[in-house]
Amino acid sequence: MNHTKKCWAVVPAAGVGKRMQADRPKQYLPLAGKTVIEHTLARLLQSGAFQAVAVAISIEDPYWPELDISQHPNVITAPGGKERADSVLSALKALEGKADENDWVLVHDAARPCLTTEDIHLQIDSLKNDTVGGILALSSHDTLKHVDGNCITTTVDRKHIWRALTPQMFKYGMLRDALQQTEGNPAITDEASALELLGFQPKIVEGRPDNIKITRPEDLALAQFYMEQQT
Ligand SMILES: Nc1ccn([C@@H]2O[C@H](COP(=O)(O)OP(=O)(O)OP(=O)(O)O)[C@@H](O)[C@H]2O)c(=O)n1
Ligand SMILES: C[C@](O)(CO)[C@H](O)COP(=O)(O)O
Repeated sequence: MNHTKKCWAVVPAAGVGKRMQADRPKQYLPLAGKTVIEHTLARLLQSGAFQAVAVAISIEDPYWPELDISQHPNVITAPGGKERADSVLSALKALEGKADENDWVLVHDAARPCLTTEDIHLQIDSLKNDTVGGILALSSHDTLKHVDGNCITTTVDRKHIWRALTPQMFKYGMLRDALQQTEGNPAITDEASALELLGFQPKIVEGRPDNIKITRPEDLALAQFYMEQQT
């Protein structure tokens, strides 16, 4: 029996980036001399932490085959799905026969290009002996309000509210089964929510605040700034 758990990366990269209002999906926008996705994949591959990276790409994506990294020997391409969770499940299925049930999988958004090797190894070292796994997350430095419409209903205790980042690190078999059992549930916007729905309590590991998700137009300049600060 293989007692040494390996680590695999899964990158959902099949979104259209509606909120970015760009002429192409945001993972293909230019950033610091490369595309967003090339930065993200380079960060994962250069960390040395992963056996391979399975990337979910939309079947209608004309950009991916143009990138040299699409031919990288440690990059496996899988067809994207309707929702992010479907894309992640598709990429997990592409690792069938390669990943063992208890290997770790770190799921990381293509739209988060500022991830550091430091945070990858912090997460793996923090969770490698855990029974469930967990996510990188950020605490809030602001007062938090619960709002209904545009009215405040209450002030929320900020120590109980954290912002989920990626990577999200779970065991291959457990994550695959959780996503299969919750398939089609619109509440599943990250991997942890699928595990939570099945009664598990994923851990959090405080990550770096520069691990932003490029979501709206103004995020691209912020990502560029953070990348310049990281070099
Ligand atoms: N069906 C989908 C939807 C999203 N994603 C990926 O999931 C990550 C995080 O999702 P999000 O920021 O919501 O990306 P989009 O869905 O592209 O953005 P939008 O909601 O603005 O369209 C992105 O890397 C995106 O490419 C995916 O692989 N498959
Ligand atoms: C998974 C995620 O990055 C955690 O914050 C996020 O939920 C994905 O982006 P979306 O806007 O929710 O699709």
